[in-house]
Amino acid sequence: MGNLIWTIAGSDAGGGAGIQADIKAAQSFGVHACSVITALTAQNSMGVEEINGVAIKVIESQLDALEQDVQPKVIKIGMLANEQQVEFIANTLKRYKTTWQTPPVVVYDPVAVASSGDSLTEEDILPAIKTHLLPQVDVITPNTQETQILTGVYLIGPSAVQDAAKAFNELGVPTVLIKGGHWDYPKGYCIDYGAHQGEEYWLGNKAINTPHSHGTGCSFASSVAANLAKDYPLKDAFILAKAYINQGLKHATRFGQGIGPVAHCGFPHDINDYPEVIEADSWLGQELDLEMGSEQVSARDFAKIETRNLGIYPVVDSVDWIERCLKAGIKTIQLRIKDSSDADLEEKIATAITLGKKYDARLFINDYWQLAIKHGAYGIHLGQEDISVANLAEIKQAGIRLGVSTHGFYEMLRAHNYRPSYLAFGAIYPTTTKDMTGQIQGLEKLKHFVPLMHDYPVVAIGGIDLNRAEEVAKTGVGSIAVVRAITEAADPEAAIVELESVLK
Ligand SMILES: Cc1ncc(COP(=O)(O)OP(=O)(O)O)c(N)n1
Ligand SMILES: Cc1nc(C(=O)O)sc1CCOP(=O)(O)O
Ligand SMILES: [Mg+2]
Repeated sequence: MGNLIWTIAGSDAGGGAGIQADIKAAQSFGVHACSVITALTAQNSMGVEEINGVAIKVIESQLDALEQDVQPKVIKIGMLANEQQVEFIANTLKRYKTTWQTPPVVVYDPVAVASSGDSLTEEDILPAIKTHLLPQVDVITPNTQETQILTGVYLIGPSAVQDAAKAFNELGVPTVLIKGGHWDYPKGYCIDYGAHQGEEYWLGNKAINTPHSHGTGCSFASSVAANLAKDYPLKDAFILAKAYINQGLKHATRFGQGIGPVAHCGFPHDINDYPEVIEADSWLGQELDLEMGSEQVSARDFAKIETRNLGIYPVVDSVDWIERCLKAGIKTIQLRIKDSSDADLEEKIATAITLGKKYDARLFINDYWQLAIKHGAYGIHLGQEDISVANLAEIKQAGIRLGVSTHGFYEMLRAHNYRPSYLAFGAIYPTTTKDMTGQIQGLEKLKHFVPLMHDYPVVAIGGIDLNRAEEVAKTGVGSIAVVRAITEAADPEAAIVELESVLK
């Protein structure tokens, strides 16, 4: 079931953490949270005064009531008060995973210590967590202290963080998001680390200086859970959770005499709240000693395009189509030849570039950046994999514009590192032109993307036709790239006129 999670966690009387934070964070991302309460904590902004663990049969009745009605895609686990609860929840999760038609994804925030420093468990439950619970967990979101307690790995540097993630894998957790809020490495920065399906993600930003951080752990994990429930990929859920916490810390205020709660301010719309995706060639990447791809020659700040509105942007595979579209008045166009064995490839690229100049149009060459430079193209379009291997410095030096494909928030921030000339975002809808399985963004993401990336010309691509062009244009995007809407139209010239009229 989409847009719904369960949170199994403790109640915080102070309203800043636990169930209360979970519900607010999920709500901020438009996700409904059902709550199963494991403990009633008597706490306020100064500390935890009492923990009252809920009886197993009471937890069970809450779970039963929910199970009969709504089975979520994602279950977030927070505070568990005692060993009995850990074992019961672990067994229950095991049953869900083996009997539900769609096994739930379990996100676990190993709450052991409140931000006040007080313990949140009635006894030592670590052995039970390791033996019973972790093998049922899909995503764990520990802070540095929790990481050290659970794995025994002391986080003295980036490679120790990677070792700790591997230790979690060995304990049965496939995906690990380690929050570096208390790490202070490099000094004054907050670095988070993610390991998921063989990929690694390092996110970083300057530490936000506020004492009011109560509930950040719960809110982070619930943000991850909520965005996973929306079918966002893990790396995008990670980005959004981090941006959400940064936004919340910037707006956090005191509500008592001690540590105030992180604020809950809805979807993070300010790009300044987003972390940097740390790449090996950046300052933070070097501080963390990240390994650089051997072929990558990096550069940033590519030649600007004179307008943010590139208009209807046909992506076509032949010189004939280039000429036909240019004759019909198209001003931005791409040659995308996917047959690399094409004997006439260079000639086609050269002819397309000449045509672009003749019609005073912005002609981009897809993939073949060396040939594009050689023949003086207006621009080059590269995918995320290409920017890891292309010689970006050469493209920049040639003064050629660079467009970059992005599919989601992580790739958006990765492309943003290079300050390209435009950003493409897709696939907005399913398409038959290219296999985009698992990469369909939908309109909601585009609506967030356009204002976040307002400094760039933004191009929407994927499955867009005349019927859908209007709702796409309403997001404020300045350009719509299409293949079939033109190449498979009964009357391509008429299709161009109609599509152009939607964007105007
Ligand atoms: C405008 C625009 N956006 C995205 C793409 C896709 O580029 P890429 O990721 O390099 O994939 P291929 O097109 O090479 O399959 C594009 N071509 N144009
Ligand atoms: C080539 C391409 N790139 C995409 C991306 O999202 O990166 S979607 C896509 C195919 C666009 O074709 P159509 O307009 O026929 O759906
Ligand atoms: Mg490409």
